[in-house]
Amino acid sequence: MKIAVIGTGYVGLVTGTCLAETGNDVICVDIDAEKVEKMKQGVVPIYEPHLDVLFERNIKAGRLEFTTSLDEGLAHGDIIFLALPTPEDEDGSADLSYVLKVSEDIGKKIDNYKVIVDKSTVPVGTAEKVRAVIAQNATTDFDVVSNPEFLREGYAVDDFLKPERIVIGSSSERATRLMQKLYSPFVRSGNPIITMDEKSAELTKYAANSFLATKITFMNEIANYCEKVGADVDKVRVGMGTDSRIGKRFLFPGIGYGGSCFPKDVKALLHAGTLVDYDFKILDSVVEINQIQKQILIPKITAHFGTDLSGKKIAIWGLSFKPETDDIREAPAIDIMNSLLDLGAELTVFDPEAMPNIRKQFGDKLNYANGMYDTLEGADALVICTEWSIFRSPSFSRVKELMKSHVIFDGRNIYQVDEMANEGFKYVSIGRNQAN
Ligand SMILES: NC(=O)c1ccc[n+]([C@@H]2O[C@H](COP(=O)([O-])OP(=O)(O)OC[C@H]3O[C@@H](n4cnc5c(N)ncnc54)[C@H](O)[C@@H]3O)[C@@H](O)[C@H]2O)c1
Ligand SMILES: O=c1ccn([C@@H]2O[C@H](COP(=O)(O)OP(=O)(O)O[C@H]3O[C@H](CO)[C@@H](O)[C@H](O)[C@H]3O)[C@@H](O)[C@H]2O)c(=O)[nH]1
Repeated sequence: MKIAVIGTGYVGLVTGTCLAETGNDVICVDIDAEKVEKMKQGVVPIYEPHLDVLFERNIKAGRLEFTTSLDEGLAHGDIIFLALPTPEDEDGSADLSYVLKVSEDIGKKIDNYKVIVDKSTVPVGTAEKVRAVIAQNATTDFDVVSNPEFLREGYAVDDFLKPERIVIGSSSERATRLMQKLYSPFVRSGNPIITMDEKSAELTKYAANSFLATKITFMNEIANYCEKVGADVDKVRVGMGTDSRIGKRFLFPGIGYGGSCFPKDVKALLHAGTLVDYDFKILDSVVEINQIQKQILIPKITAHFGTDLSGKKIAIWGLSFKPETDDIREAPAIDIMNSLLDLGAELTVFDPEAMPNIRKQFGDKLNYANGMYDTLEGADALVICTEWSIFRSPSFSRVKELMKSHVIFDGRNIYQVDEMANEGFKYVSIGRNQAN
């Protein structure tokens, strides 16, 4: 099939590349000319495991092309995917201006039947708005489909190629059939394509993200309570998670959820509730608790060093909002580093992929190390913000040799408490230390 993907962020890039991988002819449109130029030369603009191989293969095969011209995209595609940003607006709502502006342009330009597929995360009622905006100018038939994307950064290619489910929201049988055909290669394992109306599809996305954010937040509260009473959250987590009604995943406590989705999507649903006089009390608490959780290591650090950290050298391992991505949007490391800098600490940081993005934001406020051990020279403490695999089994003798004092604050619980005691570290983690 002939596909156009408008917007080449995470979602657009992965959608375009994976649809090309199953034999479709794909053209990706982005207004960022520099990015488009790079992509034309075969450079993947983000770090995402396995994407580079598929990207190169499909460009070489002539199935994946890039342009800055919306006209070119619309002339090519029978199915037009919108993978545009829906960032958080000042009041917490989802900013729909990108989606609606492009929809308006689409209405002015299309001259034969097109299916417009919304892959961006958008509030209930957006498909209706998109349809109305296109219809203002369109001289031809078209359909609008809501097709929310559930991929996780770091696993995006696998999530797209082997999705647990695909949700298609549409009131048009013609468009639904076309979408089922397009996605049929991805569900050969038997995972379902779930069809529904547009509004339910739009809400499914917010409900899924808000539920997962709530699950993590609940566990963070249990972890904080564990510390008060001397219980071990790792044991509680396993004890709970083996109940199949609860499930083992997304029960890992830490320094709060971050990323480009959970924070903004929870707030957008909360805001959408207010528009229909519904108060999502649970989501209000989730937002508040997560903000506190992002700073949860700071009182632990000041309890050890005092509130004046001037002259203290602190090493930071992990800057991205989670492993296997260079994305630093809403990363807890940012909140932690800002607080430590405010308290006067000198920070030396390392992340396997996110250093360039952090450097753009922090400039010369930080020291940038070449490797994880380089952060530790003369350090008074190590703070772990992201659980990259390379941090999981370091040479502790080397760590001790380099550090001035042997103190680790672990925001992701990547080491065992008793092992760290045996290695001779003061080790502070989340929800696993004894009550005083
Ligand atoms: N990042 C994820 O993991 C993820 C997963 C599922 C859903 N989503 C949702 O998908 C949407 C896109 O997210 P993202 O992270 O891919 O976005 P992003 O912010 O990383 O990228 C958006 C891209 O759109 C381009 N763009 C902006 N205006 C444009 C225009 N008028 N024409 C063409 N291109 C334009 C930008 O230059 C940028 O390259 C959001 O609604 C997001 O909530 C994201
Ligand atoms: O047990 C857990 C699991 C995750 N997290 C944190 O939660 C955040 C989000 O993690 P994850 O969901 O793995 O990353 P995303 O790539 O943001 O993916 C989420 O957001 C996407 C965008 O909407 C959706 O498509 C995905 O289904 C949804 O998982 C990160 O900060 C993680 O550190 C925890 O603290 N504990």
